[in-house]
Amino acid sequence: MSEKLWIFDTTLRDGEQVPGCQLNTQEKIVVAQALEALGVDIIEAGFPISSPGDFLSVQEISKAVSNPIICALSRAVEKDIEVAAEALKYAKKGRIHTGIGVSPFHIQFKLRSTPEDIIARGVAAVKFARRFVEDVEFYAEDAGRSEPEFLCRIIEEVIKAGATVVNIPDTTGYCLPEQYGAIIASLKNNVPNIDKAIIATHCHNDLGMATANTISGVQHGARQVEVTINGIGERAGNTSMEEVVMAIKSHKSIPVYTDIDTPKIYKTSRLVSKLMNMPVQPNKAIVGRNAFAHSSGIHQDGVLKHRENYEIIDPKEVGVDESTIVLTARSGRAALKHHLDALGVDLEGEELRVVYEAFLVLADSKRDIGRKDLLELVGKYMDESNFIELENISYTSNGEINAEVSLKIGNEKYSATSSGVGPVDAVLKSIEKIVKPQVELEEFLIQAITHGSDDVAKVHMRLIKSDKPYYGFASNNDIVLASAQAFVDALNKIPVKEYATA
Ligand SMILES: CC(=O)SCCNC(=O)CCNC(=O)[C@H](O)C(C)(C)COP(=O)(O)OP(=O)(O)OC[C@H]1O[C@@H](n2cnc3c(N)ncnc32)[C@H](O)[C@@H]1OP(=O)(O)O
Ligand SMILES: CC(C)C(=O)C(=O)O
Ligand SMILES: [Mg+2]
Repeated sequence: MSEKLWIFDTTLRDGEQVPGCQLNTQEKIVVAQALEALGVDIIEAGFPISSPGDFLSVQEISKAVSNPIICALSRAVEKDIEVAAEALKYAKKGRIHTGIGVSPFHIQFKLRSTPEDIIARGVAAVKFARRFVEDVEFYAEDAGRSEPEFLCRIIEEVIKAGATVVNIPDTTGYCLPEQYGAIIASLKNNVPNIDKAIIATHCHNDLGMATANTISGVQHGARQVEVTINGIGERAGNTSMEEVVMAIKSHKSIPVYTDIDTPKIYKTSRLVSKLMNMPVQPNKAIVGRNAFAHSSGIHQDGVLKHRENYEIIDPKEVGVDESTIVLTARSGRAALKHHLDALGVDLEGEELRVVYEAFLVLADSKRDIGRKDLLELVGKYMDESNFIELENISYTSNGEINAEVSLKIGNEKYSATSSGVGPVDAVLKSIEKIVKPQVELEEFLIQAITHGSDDVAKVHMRLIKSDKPYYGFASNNDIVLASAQAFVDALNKIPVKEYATA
């Protein structure tokens, strides 16, 4: 029978430890509420002793969120635990997460202590935490590199002391899946009171094995997984929630279920990415921009014949509208025909072959083939009365940043000025003043392609209009110009009738 797997999200604690990802209290509340809506069971909201700001965040999240358990981290130090308990005062269900390093490295070189002292400190910390809350989780830091017998001993003792959850972190991301699974199995088999606590996994991704290790842990008896959205976290990151949840959903042989509302995954991923200024890599499993994009002919043909030929997950299951067929010089006729059909152009046989050959020549010289290109290839011309061309941009920065943009729409010329928090913001606002597209800019990624100050910037944008995504791409040495071009590129992909409904 399938058992419940508890989803413990540590985006706001381990995830937030990443340089540049720090959030203010209001932003943390927004993320916590999104995690609650997603169906997360436990939210690790912060490490209250670490700063007044983190204390306040744990306190405010405790007030703002009601369903999930709110967890606060501490060291095996009384003051840390007291402050964690104080921060959790308003939580409907509060948990203190305390613990200590258990590997020979940590015991000898970090804590400069002895194994016996570490057990005593772990036990004392759990007992002390139990004075404040019923729910106490113990972490055996660096358990992945610990000695199995010592790990079993300390886990047995902290459960006796009142730990309700025992967390077995692979803190340094060292383990192989078999090794990590064996650690969990050894606890199940050798710790006499193990049934009195839930075993948790907490895996890091230093060797790219965090998800595999977590799944192995679950297969060997762990019933809580500690994860982050988009896999963010110290160094190479933590186990990514979306990967574990979808692996479990995809493999019925793993005897657990989660309460995650999977169609909310994509939106939550983008919210975290945006607030934490942490782009999602395009090829990231489940939530990367290319996770459901097919760009080579054989795959495109396969997907168009039957989606499951090349997709193990229906994109809608994770909140992605649909898979995309991207036209490139590696595309075949099936993909080209698919795009032409969408434009109302029905070509078969010889006619399709001739257009395909012309398409390949164009695709070899151009990265992104748009509607206008396709119509030109088949000798039709788009109604250009609504086609937007970027004529000129300029901006000044004298304390305040102001931009001026000139556009040509059909045969008419327009210009507008706007101020903004930066030149890109000011330029996009000027374009919006003219076009009034009423779109949501959901994703905006600028990447440097080479190195140095003469870099080419590559801009990718995802706009949402009437619940549908429209993508814009551009590359240029000038970041501001590339951003404006990508915005206009995406706007040109929105059908005119969508503007009419605005
Ligand atoms: C694996 C993890 O992700 S653990 C969580 C990591 N997150 C953070 O560290 C963010 C929050 N941390 C902080 O704000 C600070 O490090 C604080 C407030 C916790 C401590 O600050 P400081 O008192 O200045 O200590 P500092 O950071 O320099 O060193 C850590 C101390 O804690 C000790 N320590 C580390 N882990 C533990 C533990 N689990 N239990 C008890 N003591 C511990 C170290 O041995 C060291 O003590 P020492 O100075 O006596 O050698
Ligand atoms: C504090 C613990 C749970 C941790 O983050 C780790 O060991 O990686
Ligand atoms: Mg960690």
